[in-house]
Amino acid sequence: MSHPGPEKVFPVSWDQFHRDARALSWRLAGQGEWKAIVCITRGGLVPAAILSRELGIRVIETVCIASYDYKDQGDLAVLKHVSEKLIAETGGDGSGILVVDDLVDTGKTAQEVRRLLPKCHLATVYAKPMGRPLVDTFVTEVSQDTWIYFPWDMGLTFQPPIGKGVAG
Ligand SMILES: O=P(O)(O)OC[C@H]1O[C@H](OP(=O)(O)OP(=O)(O)O)[C@H](O)[C@@H]1O
Ligand SMILES: Nc1nc2[nH]cnc2c(=O)[nH]1
Ligand SMILES: [Mg+2]
Repeated sequence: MSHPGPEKVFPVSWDQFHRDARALSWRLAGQGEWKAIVCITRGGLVPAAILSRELGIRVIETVCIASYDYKDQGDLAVLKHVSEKLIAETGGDGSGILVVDDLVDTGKTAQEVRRLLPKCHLATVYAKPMGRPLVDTFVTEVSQDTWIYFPWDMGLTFQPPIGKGVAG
């Protein structure tokens, strides 16, 4: 499904992402004792690295889920599950597991994770209103018609001088 326009954009720099992921760590610190982080690839990989460092959690697992091709949402595919060993070691229902993603949008990915790990703690850096109720902890809410550009999806490009674009 293409996101309907007019669309706002929210570009995030590496600095800002690092600050926001640290802010997420502050919110999570003291909320629980997690035995492992499960990151939802690929977007959850970078925040998981930052949370791992800040919270001292050294066991990192992945659940590999894909649903978007650039901005088009397709069928959700679980490409790799969380290891059965980790699930068994943490009570079988996800309790004791901190699941991390970069953002929640429609909530479809989060719903699938809740189905797999019903009692996990789900944390994202950014949240849009549709997915927000499915997340336990997040940092910044953006409107549903905003597209977030992450630093790993962007590069430095030349900007024409502002005056050149003004009529005259
Ligand atoms: O709430 P939803 O509507 O499900 O959207 C959120 C998901 O979409 C993006 O992943 P994507 O499927 O693009 O894969 P990627 O992480 O590999 O880029 C993002 O990283 C979240 O995991
Ligand atoms: N980069 C990016 N991926 C997404 N997947 C679902 N919503 C978004 C978004 O706003 N930005
Ligand atoms: Mg993702």
